[in-house]
Amino acid sequence: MEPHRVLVLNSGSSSVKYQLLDMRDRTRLASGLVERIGEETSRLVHTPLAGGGAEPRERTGRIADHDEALKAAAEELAADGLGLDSPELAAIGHRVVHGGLRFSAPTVITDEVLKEIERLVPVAPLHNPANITGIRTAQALRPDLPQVAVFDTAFHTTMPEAAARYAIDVETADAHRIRRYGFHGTSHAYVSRKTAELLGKTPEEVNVIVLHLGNGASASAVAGGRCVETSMGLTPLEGLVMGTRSGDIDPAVTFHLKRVAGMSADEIDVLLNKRSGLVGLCGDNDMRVIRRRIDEGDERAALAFDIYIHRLKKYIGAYTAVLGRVDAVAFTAGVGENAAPVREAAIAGLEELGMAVDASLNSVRSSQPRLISPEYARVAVAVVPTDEELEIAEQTFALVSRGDAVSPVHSDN
Ligand SMILES: Nc1ncnc2c1ncn2[C@@H]1O[C@H](COP(=O)(O)OP(=O)(O)O)[C@@H](O)[C@H]1O
Ligand SMILES: CC(=O)OP(=O)(O)O
Ligand SMILES: [Mg+2]
Repeated sequence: MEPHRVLVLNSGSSSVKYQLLDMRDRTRLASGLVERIGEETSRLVHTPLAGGGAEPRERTGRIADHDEALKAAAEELAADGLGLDSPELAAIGHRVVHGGLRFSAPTVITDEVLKEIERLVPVAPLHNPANITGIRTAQALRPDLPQVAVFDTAFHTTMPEAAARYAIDVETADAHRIRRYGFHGTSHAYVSRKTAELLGKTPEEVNVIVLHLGNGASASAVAGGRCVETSMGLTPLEGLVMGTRSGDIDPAVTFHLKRVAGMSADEIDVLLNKRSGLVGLCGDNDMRVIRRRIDEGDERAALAFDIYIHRLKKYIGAYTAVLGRVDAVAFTAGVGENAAPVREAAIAGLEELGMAVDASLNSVRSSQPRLISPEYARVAVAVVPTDEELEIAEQTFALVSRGDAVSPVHSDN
């Protein structure tokens, strides 16, 4: 039998999500999450999905790093008879956050590809190092298997120069490859396609604004299936207010902090990436906790929420102008899929743009793509759950199934 399973690894700064899929019918055989890596309170939750009915298993206690996390995940899979040594495994697909200018498609990982991912660490310091550890550990566990990188930046490589360039000195920008790359591309691609499907159209027929609101958050404008604008830039710091990141800020704030507050570049980096956004504004980055605090009358939480919504609304307006005609606005990721008050507040007052939310449709909880706009609204507003893991598995399997693309792990492609 041809190998037909794909293991997907989505390594974040302090977590690893993994999924094993059978690509013959896209069933999930198992999935898991390791969180708080490096802390005393690390937790692994493994969910066996094949056969149905099995309860999730949990391990707690310190998991020192991503290497240990992945080995623990491999043990859990082995305990279900789904070990990485299986001949049914066709490939391992890795989410890689920054692919720079070079990678606009899924790529079989060679030593040379890995070096390029390493070179990009300074522009994705929270993400690329974790992705690299995931790749190395997976290579050590299965040196004979193709390992495939699926890049967050790939979908955005179609952005026109007018959107991708910063208005700074061209020679300096080019010498240091400073431009807007955009991230969460796998999610924006998947969700924009699914949104077209929900409208009964092809991706080519529709213009969609996708709002990926997770811990990291970004917006994109997708015209006829191609990304024409997105809110993240050189790094995943630009754009929307996020869980711990500031999003847009006057760049002069950074010189000011250096000159007046005596902060170093590294300290400012930590401030803007880890101590800003919702956590910086009110001490919490989890939207569930923030909503609870607002219900209890907490003013700081209410202001943090208003700042988050204000920024989101500005981007919806801006991307409406960029697209000219908008067919749909799609909310996705942890906040977008679950936080009805965020959707309601972000669309409130946008009737002139043809956008509205129906309160009862908005309160429905479901894992299915669904419309939340009233029938009369010109623009469809939708909740479209993302599935980065499925998309990575599809792209990985498509690449390794094309015979020409499969190269052994340690040669140049
Ligand atoms: N039921 C919920 N209600 C509101 N917000 C939620 C809910 N579930 C998750 N979230 C939000 O989603 C965030 C995580 O989103 P997710 O897309 O999983 O992020 P990431 O992939 O960046 O880790 C949480 O920090 C929380 O703010
Ligand atoms: C690129 C990025 O911000 O990713 P995440 O949301 O997983 O942190
Ligand atoms: Mg995410």
